[in-house]
Amino acid sequence: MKVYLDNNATTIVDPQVFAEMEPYFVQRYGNPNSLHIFASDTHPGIKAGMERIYAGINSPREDSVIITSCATESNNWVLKSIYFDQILTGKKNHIIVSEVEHPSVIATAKFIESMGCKVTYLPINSEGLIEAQSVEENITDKTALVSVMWANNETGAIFPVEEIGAICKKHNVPFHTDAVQAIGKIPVDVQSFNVDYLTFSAHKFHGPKGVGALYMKKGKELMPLLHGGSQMGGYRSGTLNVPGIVGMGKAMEQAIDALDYEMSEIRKMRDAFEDELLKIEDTFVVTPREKRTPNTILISFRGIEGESMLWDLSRAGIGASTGSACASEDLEANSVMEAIGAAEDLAHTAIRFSLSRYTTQDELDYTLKVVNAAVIRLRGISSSYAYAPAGHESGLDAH
Ligand SMILES: Cc1ncc(COP(=O)(O)O)c(CN[C@@H](CS)C(=O)O)c1O
Repeated sequence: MKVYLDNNATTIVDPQVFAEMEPYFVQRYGNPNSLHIFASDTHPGIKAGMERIYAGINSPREDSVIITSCATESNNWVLKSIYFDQILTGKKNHIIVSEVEHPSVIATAKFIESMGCKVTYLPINSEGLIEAQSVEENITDKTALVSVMWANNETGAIFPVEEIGAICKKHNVPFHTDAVQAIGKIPVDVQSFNVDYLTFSAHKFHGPKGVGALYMKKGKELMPLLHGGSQMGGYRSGTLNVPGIVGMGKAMEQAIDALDYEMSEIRKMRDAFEDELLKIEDTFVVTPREKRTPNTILISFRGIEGESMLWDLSRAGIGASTGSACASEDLEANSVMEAIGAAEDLAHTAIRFSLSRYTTQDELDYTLKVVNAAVIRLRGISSSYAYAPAGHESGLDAH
């Protein structure tokens, strides 16, 4: 049996998405900017795709949705554009990000920090959450941007985007939110909260890899980073990824259609699976489930190195992760567990299970059996693990 439970890393392309994309590889393959029938054959697909993307985030047509290659590019673009336009010119000198943003935000913040920008890294609390008030406490009249993700990719923690958006509006500071882990999991509506920039990737909600987007509210600034043929209204040059736009549009439409299922049935399956996992001794989940996206569990198994657990799971045909895929290669502790101050022997033992609408109960039942066997085997050979006496201080409260 093969079980895929790493959907926060990437997802399977929905068959209907693939079917809609295929003609734009082999029949309607013209360059949309050419002046002939092969180009105009692509235009209806592009238009429909863009319409679906706008509708998926409830964006008014007067705002901009710019197609990029992925969320990493989109996140880099927002921060570097602010740097060029506001920091380099001396108008402002500071940005605010959370300390648990995706590396594409953190690394970019550190890059512009090395170029002279002041950066505040907002701490998370013991539940892995950002407190909106910490944003207001750090905003100054020189703050050029606040960038806080809608939902965290490792814990699933949902951050207070509405409150942060209101604080940014009050102080007239642009607000960017990385919505990669929110779209398709919880409602994302750019008109309900004060969001100026929003970024996402298609491959997180059953669309293709290699295509993402950057939403920008009308009246906001964005400095082009790619110059050339002036596609995307001059914001991002380069021949349009027609199959990608078509695929992301269809995936977005399906994600919205499946949102109720995700937020009810997937949540129920996740909660029941988590309840069973927490019956295993010395296990800990950081963020309370009502404050998380419905598909994610980050759970620590004291005494078991995360990579060892992954190995046992993978041998049984199960795909999970120790946190974000980007950080999976190293044996470092889970960054979010470290950020909440988890004890050392917990920070290295986190496993992330992330479900999707394709996950079945049989798959979770099978996974639970494999996890139980792995815990017994790995704790049995652990030189450091001894079943803790009752009341042992864990550094985390079992949820
Ligand atoms: C919140 C968030 N923001 C940006 C990205 C980057 O998406 P790309 O399409 O790969 O550029 C990701 C991708 N997180 C994967 C791979 S590191 C994970 O395993 O958690 C993300 O979760």
